[in-house]
This record gives sequence, structure tokens and C-alpha cells, in this order.
Amino acid sequence: MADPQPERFPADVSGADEADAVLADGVLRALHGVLDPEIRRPVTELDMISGVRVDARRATVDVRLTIVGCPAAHAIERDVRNAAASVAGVDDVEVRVSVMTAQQRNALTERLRAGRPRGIQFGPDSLTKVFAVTSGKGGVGKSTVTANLAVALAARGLAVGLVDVDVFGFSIPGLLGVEDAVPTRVNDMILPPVAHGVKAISIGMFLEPSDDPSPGRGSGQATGSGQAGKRRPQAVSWRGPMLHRTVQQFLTDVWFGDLDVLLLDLPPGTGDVAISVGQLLPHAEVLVVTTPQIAAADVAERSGLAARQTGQTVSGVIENMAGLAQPDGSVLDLFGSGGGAEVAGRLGVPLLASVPISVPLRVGGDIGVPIVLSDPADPAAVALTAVAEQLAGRTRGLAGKPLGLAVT
Ligand SMILES: Nc1ncnc2c1ncn2[C@@H]1O[C@H](COP(=O)(O)OP(=O)(O)OP(=O)(O)O)[C@@H](O)[C@H]1O
Repeated sequence: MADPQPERFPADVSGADEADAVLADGVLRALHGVLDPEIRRPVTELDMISGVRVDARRATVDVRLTIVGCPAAHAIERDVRNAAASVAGVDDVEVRVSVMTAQQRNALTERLRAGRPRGIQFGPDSLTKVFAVTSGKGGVGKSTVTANLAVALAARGLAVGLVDVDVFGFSIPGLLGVEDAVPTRVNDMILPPVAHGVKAISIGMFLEPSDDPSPGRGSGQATGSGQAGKRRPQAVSWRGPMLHRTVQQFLTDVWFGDLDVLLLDLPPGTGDVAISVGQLLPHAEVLVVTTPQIAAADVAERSGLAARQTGQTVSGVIENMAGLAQPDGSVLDLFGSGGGAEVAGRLGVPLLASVPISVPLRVGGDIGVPIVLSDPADPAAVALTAVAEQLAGRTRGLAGKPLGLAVT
């Protein structure tokens, strides 16, 4: 038997006379093009439009926000107003804002879950390709690489999620320019902020903001994020069970919707979080980031071997911080050379790219605009975009997936 459909709350559409009724229909059609900035679906599909009334070419649109103080309220109101005003024949627009009832909110969260029971969203049957990015040592550029891959994949039109499980050294919010973003909660569902087209979640988004009123770093591109003062760095010192629950909650309660690709930024090394991710997402493919330094190869290889012990597949190695191009055309191998190929050889997987040291790459990270967007012609951006293309080619395959068919 099919799952019962959650209740719908359709819009009441009317006009003072026949011509106004036609305009009201036009306004509703125009509103189909307005997306909720966090959920990324048309507001009309989400029952956020409760009424459209046109009187003597004057449109009144009733909008229902998901929660009181919805951080996306301003953007939704603006987009609704603009869409209604774009309908030829409408002279004026009034937008009236209210908040969903508990019943309407429940129906919405049910619908977003699409009848699936609450649980890990990216199990082995999911069509979402999951890549966990790991490294042996810290500071090799793993988070920078992950953020760039996510943004490059989103720029190709893929639906991309990024989970920053580098709990002790989280840096994804800053790298994506959303370090002050606060995720919205709708019932027990957490809506991840969207930055540069990527739905991103990080422990850094749940720390209490300080009272420091100075503006945070970033491009302010987060949509639907509450802005509440710059966060001072805070230490997270948790033991294994707490870490495991956090990873589990990110994969269960954060609503990503239908994703093509999910990337996870793991902490360096082979600790508790890597083990939790291995247990929760055993089908994830692992990408190992390392530097060209041969001396770092052992520890990088170990992070790949640890992933294999939990059943994950190591898909490739990305060498980062390779030779720095000098103004005279020579190349300075600051961290030596050959480390990436060495690790790839030992793990028996391809070396996916060698990303050079790049000042624009570092600057892109500092200002929250990844280099694949801020300076796509830079050699480091070119190398990272090429990796994203390889990964994109491997998404949405049904090959090897159980189809859930039974012989009767
Ligand atoms: N190719 C590169 N060229 C220049 N700077 C880089 C490059 N890759 C990364 N960096 C810089 O190196 C520093 C460390 O990068 P990042 O935080 O991404 O490392 P990480 O491996 O994720 O560290 P950890 O796991 O310890 O948090 C950052 O300041 C980043 O801007």
C-alpha cells in the first residue's frame, strides 16, 4: 500500500472580476518560479502561498513562512513581490506574511521526507554519490580541496551537499563565506545554509555566537542564514560517542533533499570521526589528499588503509601544494615532489590531480570564495575543476544498486 500523502494546504486564488481572476492565475504561475532559498523548491510546492487575490489590478499575496523569525523571510518576501509585479496587467502588489501552523509545518516536513522514515539519508540504496575527503596529516589543504570540489560540482548544475565533520578543525563555513550562518530548524529538521550553490553544514554553525558585533568574513552569499555577529573560534573537545552522535545527526536530521553528490570533509588521520563515517556510510568513496613530500606518504597511506578497513573504497589521491610557478618560469618544489604518485601507487589507485601552490587559492579561501569561482583560470583552479569533472562523470549511476525488485 502506498504511504498516505501528507495533507496539502493549497492557495486560495481569486479576482474581483473575470479579468482580475485571470491576473490572479498569472500571479500564481509566476510564483511557481520563486524558490525557497534554503529548501530550493518553489514556494508554491511548499504550501507557502496561502492566497492570491487581485482587486482592480492590485495583487495581494499571502505568504506563510515555515517558522517565526525565518531568516529567509526577507528574501522570500522580495522574490514573491517581484514575481507578482512581473505579471503584465498587475499595477501594485501587497505581500502579507504569516507563519505556518504546527499542522502545516508537520505536513511540510513529512512531504520533504517523501515518506522515508527518519534515518541516514545516504544509505547504500541512495543514488547520491558520497565522497569522503581525508588526509594523513593536518594542514595539507584537505578542506580547501573539498570546498573547491563542492563548488565546482555545483557550478556544473549538480545538487551538492557538504558535511564538515572535521569537528576539531572545522573550516568549511569560512571557506564558503558563511561563517556566521545559523541553520534554520523546522520541527526536527535542520535546513543547511546554501553557499555558492552548495548545501553545507558544519559544527561551526552550531556554536554560540559571541557578542562581538564586527562583521564576519565572507561574501554574505549564504541564503536563509541568520546573521548574529562574528563567531570567535571555540574549541570542541569531545570524546568518541559525542562525535559519533554529531556525525549521525548531520546525516539524519539535516535535510539535504535529493542530492547528486555528498562530500564529507573528514578530520586528518584515522580517529573516531573517520571510523563513524566508515560505519555510517560504508559505501562512501574516499579521496586522499596529500602533499608532494615523500616523508608524508606513510601517514597519508594509513588514512586510505583505515578507510578500507571499514569497507570503503579509496577512489584516488589528490596531491596538493605541488610546485609553485615562479615569475621567471621556473618551478619551486617547496614540499618536494612525487608524494602524490607515491601514495597513489602504494594504494593502487589513480593520482587524480596535482594542485600547485597558489596564492589566489589561499586568498579565495580567506575571503570565502573558492578559487574555482574567483579565479577559474589559475592553474590550481584548473586542476581542481578537472577533478570535479572526473567525479561528476561518476554520479547518478544505477549500476550496482539494488533495484528492490522481487521475483514472484
Ligand atoms: N594549493 C595551495 N596553495 C596555497 N595555499 C594552500 C593550498 N592549499 C591549501 N592552502 C592553504 O593551506 C592552509 C591549510 O589548508 P586547509 O585548512 O584546507 O588544510 P586541511 O588539510 O583541511 O587542514 P586540517 O585538516 O588540519 O583542518 C590554508 O591556509 C589554505 O589556504
